[in-house]
Amino acid sequence: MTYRRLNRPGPPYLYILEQVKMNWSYLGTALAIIVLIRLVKAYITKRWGPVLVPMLEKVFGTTKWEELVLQHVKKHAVAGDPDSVLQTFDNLCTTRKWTLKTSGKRGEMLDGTIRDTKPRVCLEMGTSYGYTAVRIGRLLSPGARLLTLEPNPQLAKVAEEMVQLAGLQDKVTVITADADDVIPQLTKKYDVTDIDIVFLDYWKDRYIRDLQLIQEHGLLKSGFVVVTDQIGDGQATDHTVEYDTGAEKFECTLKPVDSDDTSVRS
Ligand SMILES: C[S@@+](CC[C@H](N)C(=O)[O-])C[C@H]1O[C@@H](n2cnc3c(N)ncnc32)[C@H](O)[C@@H]1O
Repeated sequence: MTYRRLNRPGPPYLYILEQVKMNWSYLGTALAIIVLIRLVKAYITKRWGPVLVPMLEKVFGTTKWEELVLQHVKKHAVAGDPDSVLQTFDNLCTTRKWTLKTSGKRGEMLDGTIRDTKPRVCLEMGTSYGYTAVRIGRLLSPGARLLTLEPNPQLAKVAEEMVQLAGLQDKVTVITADADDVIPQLTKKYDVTDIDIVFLDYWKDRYIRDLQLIQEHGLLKSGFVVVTDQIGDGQATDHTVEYDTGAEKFECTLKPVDSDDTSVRS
């Protein structure tokens, strides 16, 4: 900050007034910059966070953000209590203003599907930090299991620790690989013959082709459930459609959750 000597005669308080005026302009600029940075950061986090974080990890190895998330959850959640792990994660997202698409109403819809379907085997594509893996795992009956796929090794490691923290390691297996590599191995390597629920939560352009791949390996039987988002026409009513996989046609009941969420039961 610079102080300018006034080139006019006058009592000392004029000098003080001039300094205060300059302070206000600096303060105003600083506040405007802070507000602008916060707005841009909030926008980028909300709109591009899920895309940018994996990209940054690819370029820089790791952003360490996932480590911070894990440390936070480990510090605040009760070990062995999946609900406490989920609640801690939810609270963190709220304070960081990070939208977690699979919490709230959508999370309840996922819970409802698990409770209604009582699956023996679930397959999740897109584990990320393991929030939904814990969410699904905590509702599985004894002997039931979830296989969850995450190609990003840093995220898969965090998810594995989240699952352990929740005490669900006997029910949830985090597989560090791409769906392409794992689906053909499901029977041989993971002893999967039927999948009751497929939860698609990764890149949307892969949904149909990976579903087809699962089907080609004979893992989808009548009555399987697909949980995913942003596939419907936004109509908030149950309706039946034909889903043509190319190899086979399924009659599906769509159960929309809100304007852009839909689960499919075939
Ligand atoms: C939206 S996040 C999953 C969020 C998670 N289901 C939850 O709500 O807790 C999508 C994840 O899919 C992973 N992913 C990307 N391509 C994949 C693939 N081919 N197979 C499996 N997972 C993939 C990404 O690394 C990312 O962590």
